[in-house]
Amino acid sequence: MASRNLSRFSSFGKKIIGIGKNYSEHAKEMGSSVPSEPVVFLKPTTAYLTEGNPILLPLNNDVDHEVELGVVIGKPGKDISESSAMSHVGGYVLALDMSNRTRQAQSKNAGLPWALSKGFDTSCPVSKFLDLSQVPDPHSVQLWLKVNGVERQNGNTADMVFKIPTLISYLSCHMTLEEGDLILTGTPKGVGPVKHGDVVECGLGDIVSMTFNAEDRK
Ligand SMILES: O=C(O)/C=C/C(=O)CC(=O)C(=O)O
Ligand SMILES: [Mg+2]
Repeated sequence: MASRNLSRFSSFGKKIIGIGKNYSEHAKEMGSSVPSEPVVFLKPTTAYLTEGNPILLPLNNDVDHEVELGVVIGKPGKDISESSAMSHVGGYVLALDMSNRTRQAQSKNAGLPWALSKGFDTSCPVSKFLDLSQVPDPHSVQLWLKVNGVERQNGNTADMVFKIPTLISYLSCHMTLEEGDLILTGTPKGVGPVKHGDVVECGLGDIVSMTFNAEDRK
């Protein structure tokens, strides 16, 4: 399973909490409005994938890339205030929120949860763990992504609708945040399809980059 590859990390690997529509230009390209409170979904730990392993595309083969800043919780908490929220951050990762669009559109139209479109195996490729000193200002880093060498996404975390303290405070009012939890903070505009044989390369400024091959699952 994908999650087995995480054994070399001790810093994260617990629940994955996704935030949707957190960049207004991305909400617009999806035909959605900008939410008035964070849109939240979950991915199982079997979604984690580390470099050297392929993204396995689900059978309907309609998967989009979404490059995102991942926030790793370092100190557990519940009902965390915005003013103390950043003290709960233990580090960061670069992450991909691979999304099965046909299934997601079906769920959206039917008012149903996004679990299957967001939570398939290998749907959360992650970089190595970045400690706090490597990302001194998480609200001012460039997120970029190329497919087969062609740029698809290039945005800045300054454009998040809900900033990290707001996300941590909001989430912790609904679910206890545990050490090792990962919050995917949303994607900038430019999402698009990934097909069998594609090479996906993405980065967080020049702090870290990662590359994954995509393959149809058997
Ligand atoms: O349909 C939409 O408006 C948004 C779809 C998403 O997949 C949301 C995200 O995961 C994101 O914005 O990062
Ligand atoms: Mg996303």
